[in-house]
Formats: sequence, structure tokens, C-alpha cells
Amino acid sequence: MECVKTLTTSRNNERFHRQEEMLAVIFLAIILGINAHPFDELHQYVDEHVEDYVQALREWVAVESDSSDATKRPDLHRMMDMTAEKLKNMGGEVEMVDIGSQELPDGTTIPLPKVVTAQIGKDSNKHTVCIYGHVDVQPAKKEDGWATDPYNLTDIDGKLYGRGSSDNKAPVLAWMHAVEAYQALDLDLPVNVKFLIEGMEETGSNGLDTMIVAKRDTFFSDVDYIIISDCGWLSRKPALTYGTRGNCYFFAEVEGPKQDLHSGVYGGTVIEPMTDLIGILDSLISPNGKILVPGIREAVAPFSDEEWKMYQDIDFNIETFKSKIGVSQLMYNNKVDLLSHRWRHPTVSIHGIEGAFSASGSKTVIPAKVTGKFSIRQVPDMDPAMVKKQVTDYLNSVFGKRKSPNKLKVTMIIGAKPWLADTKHALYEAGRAAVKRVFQMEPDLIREGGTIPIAQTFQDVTGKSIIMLPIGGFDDGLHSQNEKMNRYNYIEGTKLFISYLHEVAEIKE
Ligand SMILES: NCCCC(=O)N[C@@H](Cc1c[nH]cn1)C(=O)O
Ligand SMILES: [Zn+2]
Ligand SMILES: [Zn+2]
Repeated sequence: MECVKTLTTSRNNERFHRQEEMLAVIFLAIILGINAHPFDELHQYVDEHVEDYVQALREWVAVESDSSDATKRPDLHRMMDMTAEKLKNMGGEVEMVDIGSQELPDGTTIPLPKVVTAQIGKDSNKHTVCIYGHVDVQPAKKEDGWATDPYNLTDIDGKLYGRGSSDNKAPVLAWMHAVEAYQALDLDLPVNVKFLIEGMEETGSNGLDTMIVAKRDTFFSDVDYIIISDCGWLSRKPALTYGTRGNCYFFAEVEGPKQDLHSGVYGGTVIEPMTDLIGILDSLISPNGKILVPGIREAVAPFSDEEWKMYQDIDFNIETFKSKIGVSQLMYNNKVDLLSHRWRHPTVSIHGIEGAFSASGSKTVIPAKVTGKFSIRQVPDMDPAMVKKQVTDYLNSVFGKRKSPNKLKVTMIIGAKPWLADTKHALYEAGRAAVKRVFQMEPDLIREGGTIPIAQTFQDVTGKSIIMLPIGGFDDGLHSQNEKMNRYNYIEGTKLFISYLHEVAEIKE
């Protein structure tokens, strides 16, 4: 009996030791597995090439690729050529896609910049990502108030000043450098990478929707995920972006007398178009930010407790925000209200009045025809077609009550949809892991108050999941004077993209 007991005990011990050994092997394999990806070499490679990356950005920023100015079109074509050249040098299978031409206000037509697509790697065992970006820029002149020449990248205290540096040339280059780092170290690219780089983003991505539809069953057929890095962090903390607002942009034209009139001669006798216009514009939103157009607020998706908690956890300082924009008071005084009204509630902004007297001096004119321009940033579950009807009906009714003899014409000229992703999607898990590896912290999960109209088009047409992975700083001054990209964001952003490619490869789907 004693003998049997001893035998059983020793067998149990043996099994226990074998289990222990196996666990040790698994543990070692996990450790080795993690270390098997040569992040250190890749990051070191990036650190050794910082000046090359800054020089590449300098060359791109030097090109005045302003898509809003037809006289700069040759520069924009050159920018697209340079983008294609760079991708060819990386071994990409490059195509410059002709997307037609653009009609200018004077009736002439000019060619649109070609869209550059590229494919690097075609391994059917790997996931395929498509990086979308743009290399056109907003206008910029030194005399607009820039401290430096906007087209001469200038490094001041680690800030790389130049038009388009952050929006969106450095992020596009950072993606290319991430791929190049793998190639230079002779490492297998973890995923196949496609690029889609356009040159008309700043003026509404003219021609891109049609191209995406046309390429749905070719270029996009093997794409698994789309990545966009055309936005910034909210603070000094890295972020993943999961939503953008849409935009319904309106023109409200009020037409009265057949020509402009002298206010001394005719003031008091005619019903002035400008007075009508100001009246109807004032009916859109209350002083405390409440949209007065019936039906708009009711369409907004409810703000869940889970969402409230997410907003509460975000790193955001109201005082820094106030001082950045130079105001003493905001619409809301607490973080959750402020962020939610910036990202996930609609708002009305009045942009300008065409036909109004706006020069210096004191011209005493009664403008005969004025066009008010305003937009409504819209959010899920608002629908642009419904917003168009709600706004048009409402303005016509408000105008009708004025009993004015003038004519009102309301048109919606842009109806860009909002975009919203599921933060529980594996793409976001991958983003968290990559941020943690490079920055040793959890990213903030943020939304964007602005609009990237093409995001929802990508989702609707291709059915692929999208992530926005920003590397720009919160204070980069996009579209503004003294736009800049921090060296830190550019370089650590390149490392983030390197890690992200690895993390996406790990997605099991
Ligand atoms: N960085 C992300 C926002 C990009 C941007 O500025 N988009 C424009 C696009 C637009 C919308 N309606 C007209 N143009 C924006 O104003 O949000
Ligand atoms: Zn941009
Ligand atoms: Zn922009």
C-alpha cells in the first residue's frame, strides 16, 4: 500500500515537473516571440536617419502645392510626380490615376492633379493596408503674418515650420519612412502596404469619390484596412481618432433692388436685403449655442453613460485650450460638455456674406444682393438630405414671416457625412498596443470636430474598416499662420507607424 502511494506521488511529481517545464518553454517562447520583432533595430534606424527625414520634408514643403490656386497647378502636378517618384524608389508598383479636369469660376478647365496609388508587397498570406493622405496644402503667404517663409522649412527649437508640414506632408512621409525602415534592414514587411495619395483634399477632394467607386473591385479588392493620418492629437498625449463630424454648407441668397443703392438717398424707403439676411441668419442659433432649426437636435444620437465616461477620462485642459485660442470664456466650462460639443453635437457657424461691403472705410451702400454662407457640422444620426430640407423649410418660413418683397434662395453646396468607428475594433486594439510600445502610455480615444469627407466614402464604397492614427501635435496650427510639425511627433510618429504595421499583421480576422 505504502509502495503504491509512493509510486503515485512520484508520478504526480513527474507530471508536475513536466507541466512546469512546458510552462517555462511557453513562457520563453512568448518572451522570444515578443523580442523576435526587431523594434529596437528599426527604432535605431529611424534615430540614425532623422536628418534625412527632415530634409525630405524640407523638399516637399518647398513645393507650393496649393490646390485652391489655379496658378499653382504646375507645382501641384510636380508634387504628385515627386510623391510617385518616392514610392517608385521604394519598389512600389505605382500608378498615376487621371481623375479628369476641373472647371474654374471663369468657365475654363484645368486638369486635376493625378491621384498616386502604389502597392508594396503582394503576399496573399498577409493583411493589406491602404494608407490615405494628401500632399496639397492650404494657401500661405509670408505677409499673412508668418514669422518665416512658409515654403522654406525652418527649424526653431525642434518645431519644423512650413505650410503643409503637419497637414499632411510629414505624416505621409512618416508612413513612407516606416516602410523604408523595414526595407533598409532587409526585414519582411509585416503587411502589404498600398498608398493612395491625392492632391485636392484642401478643396474638397474633387474627383476622388468617383475614383474610389471605379477602383472598388481592383485597387481596393484586396485591401483589408484603411488608415488615415490627417488629424492631430488633442494634447501632448498620443491619440487614436474614432470619429469626425460631417458638414452641410449652405448659401442663403437674398436679392432685392436691381443695383446697389445710396443709403442716404434710398435708406428708409426700401426693404434692405442685408437686413433680411441678418434676420434669418440670426434665427439659426441662440446666443448660448442652441440650434433653432426644428428637428436638428432631435436627430442627434443620445450621449450614453459609456461615452460620458470616455470623455471624462480624456486628457484635456480647458485653460490651455482657452489660452491657445485667446478667449476668456467658452460656451461650456466643463471638459465633458466642451469636448462633446466640439465633437459629437452639431453646431452652426456663420462664415461670411458675399456682396456685403467689407473693405476698410465707410461706404454708405445698400447692397442689392447678398449671400450668407453658413455651415452645420453634423453628427450621427443626422442625415445631410434631411438637414437640407429642415434648414431650407425653416429659413423660408422665417423669411416668409418678414413679409419681405425680396427673394430668398437657399442652396446646400456641400453635404459631407460624419464618420464614426467602433473603438472595440481590432484596428483600435492594434493602435493601443503600438502607442504603448512607442510612448509607454495609453492613447486618448478622441473624435475630430472637423470633417474628412472621404472617410465615410471609403467606408460606404469599399466596406472596409478605417482607423485614424494621428501624429500631429495639438498646436500645429493647421490652415493657419506658422503651421509646424514637431520633430518629436515626426520621428516618434514614424516609429509608431512601424509598430502599427506589426500590430495590424497580428490581427486575427
Ligand atoms: N484635420 C482634419 C480636418 C480636415 C479639414 O479641415 N477638413 C475641412 C473639410 C471641409 C468640410 N467642409 C468643407 N470643407 C473642414 O472644414 O473640416
Ligand atoms: Zn489634411
Ligand atoms: Zn487641411
